[in-house]
Amino acid sequence: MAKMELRSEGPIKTRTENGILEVTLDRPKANAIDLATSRIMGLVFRDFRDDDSLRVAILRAEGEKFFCPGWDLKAAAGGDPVDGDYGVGGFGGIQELPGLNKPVICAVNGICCGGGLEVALSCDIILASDNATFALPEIRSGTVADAATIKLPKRIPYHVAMDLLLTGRWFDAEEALRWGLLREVTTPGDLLSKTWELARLLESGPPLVYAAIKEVVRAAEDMRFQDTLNRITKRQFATVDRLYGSDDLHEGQRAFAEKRDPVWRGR
Ligand SMILES: CC(C)(COP(=O)([O-])OP(=O)(O)OC[C@H]1O[C@@H](n2cnc3c(N)ncnc32)[C@H](O)[C@@H]1OP(=O)(O)O)[C@@H](O)C(=O)NCCC(=O)NCCSC(=O)/C=C/C[N+](C)(C)C
Repeated sequence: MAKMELRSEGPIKTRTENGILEVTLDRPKANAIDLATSRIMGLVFRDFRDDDSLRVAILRAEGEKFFCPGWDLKAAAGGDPVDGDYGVGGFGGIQELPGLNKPVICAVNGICCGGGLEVALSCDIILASDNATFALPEIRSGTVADAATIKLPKRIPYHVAMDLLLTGRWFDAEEALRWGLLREVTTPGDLLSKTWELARLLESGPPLVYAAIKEVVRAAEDMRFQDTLNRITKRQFATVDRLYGSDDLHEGQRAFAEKRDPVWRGR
């Protein structure tokens, strides 16, 4: 799809620089996500997915104290049902968005808990400032940290994941880094510049290869190794087929032979 008008709506602000989209969650007091916010986030990430001019997204939040404490418990207490309509991307607009084959970076400042941590875990790379704190306190609000319950035991040691899920205890950025959840811990002042630095690096990378990586990684979660490999070599993933039939494939090889940097066109 060609370049489209990006929405900045209600608590969701967006800005772009070249192929990078920055999405800011700005919903005082704590950036909690209610159904309406989740639906807007879904439309923003859907537009990002479908806009050929955009290659990388950043998800961040406004304010020093909270990245996001997850589900808006006041809205829930007021009647938002737990199984309500979270929109096209599921909770936070990104957790279940189909076909999101572009890199998304999350920049976490302050408190990141419950569904807020689940949204961060839906991104591909996470940076956090040294004032970030994390928890899955859903046990106290009588809900299941649904996506984290599926993802965490696959990403960090089982016994650590179970400790976090069953106790809801808080952990800091250094511990999150130790478990491999974070790429980097920065000062609060450096978080955004470091995140943009990474986004610019990814923006200069090969978008068709990134798309293939993301589709294959997602599919491989439910597939056997040999079946996944066969599907890659037989070009049975749409993204791999597109990559192998693209000029970018030859551009990478030409650039190597000519001792220059490749110029990726995404076609
Ligand atoms: C310990 C927390 C995180 C921080 O405590 P504090 O004392 O430093 O700050 P305070 O509680 O005064 O918070 C400032 C204001 O922000 C409001 N707030 C905080 N969290 C939420 C929230 N989740 N929803 C709505 N509003 C929130 C808080 O009420 C204060 O406003 P007022 O000044 O009172 O007007 C502490 O805030 C805390 O424990 N928060 C709840 C964290 C939590 O339990 N998160 C998990 C929610 S369940 C979830 O995310 C499930 C997701 C799955 N699914 C999508 C399927 C439902």
